[in-house]
Amino acid sequence: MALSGGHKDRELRVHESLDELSTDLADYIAELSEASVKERGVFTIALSGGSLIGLMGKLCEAPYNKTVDWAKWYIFWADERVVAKNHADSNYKLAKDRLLSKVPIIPSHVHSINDTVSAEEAADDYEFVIRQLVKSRVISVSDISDCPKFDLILLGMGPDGHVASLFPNHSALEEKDEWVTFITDSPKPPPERITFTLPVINSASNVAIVATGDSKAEAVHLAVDDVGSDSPSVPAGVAQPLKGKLVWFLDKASASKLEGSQFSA
Ligand SMILES: O=C(O)[C@H](O)[C@@H](O)[C@H](O)[C@H](O)COP(=O)(O)O
Repeated sequence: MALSGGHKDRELRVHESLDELSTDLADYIAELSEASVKERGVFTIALSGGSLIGLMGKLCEAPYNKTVDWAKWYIFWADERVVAKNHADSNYKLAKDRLLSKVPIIPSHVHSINDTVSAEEAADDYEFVIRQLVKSRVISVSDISDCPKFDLILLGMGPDGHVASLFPNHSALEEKDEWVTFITDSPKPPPERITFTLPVINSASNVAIVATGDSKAEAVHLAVDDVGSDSPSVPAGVAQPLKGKLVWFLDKASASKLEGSQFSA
């Protein structure tokens, strides 16, 4: 790792290469899984789409494929496109093809969205599923809100600074009551999506944001550096668990505009 820094509950991990980043990401996820299984007997993890899934690929290889307690994993999506599960745009399909089909996860622990209904109904259905699992204590409850407390929420970040399907200046960012909301006007296609809301993201025990490449450098800077405004200007900047820990996984390119970074252009 080229650089690792941060304060109490936020850590920046800047990597020399994508290979190094993916090894560190696999180590990080495996360690959190082990700790959660030890403490609670399960590991609840929410995925997103994009390059994140490919960067998790080392989990399918030795030693992780044998050492991780896959039967204890419960899988969710922090956001999903409202398309059929076999559609090329489906985040579920991406994760299934690249990750979930390669490790012994229990199929009934994989909680994908209902893709046969409208975005609004899919969001409601997904929140209902999560509520049932909170009731049965598979998912913990936050002690500072009534929100679910996922063991880990993994997020990618777009060049515009969006995380999950929370896009800049979109009203979904303001949603405070629902756990899962929907949008029908995503600026990035496809337009219809469901997404965890900020209160849910910020109630997690751990949140990781994985952002690589030059195109993310400006948004990383706006989200991470104190840019002199009271409110962060990109959604990624407000993803900060209140009692949990945030880790940024970056490469040299995405970290290049960070203030004080040795990688600054
Ligand atoms: O639903 C989506 O459109 C994607 O899941 C999206 O939110 C993705 O996570 C980011 O855009 C980062 O994607 P990359 O890592 O591929 O750039």
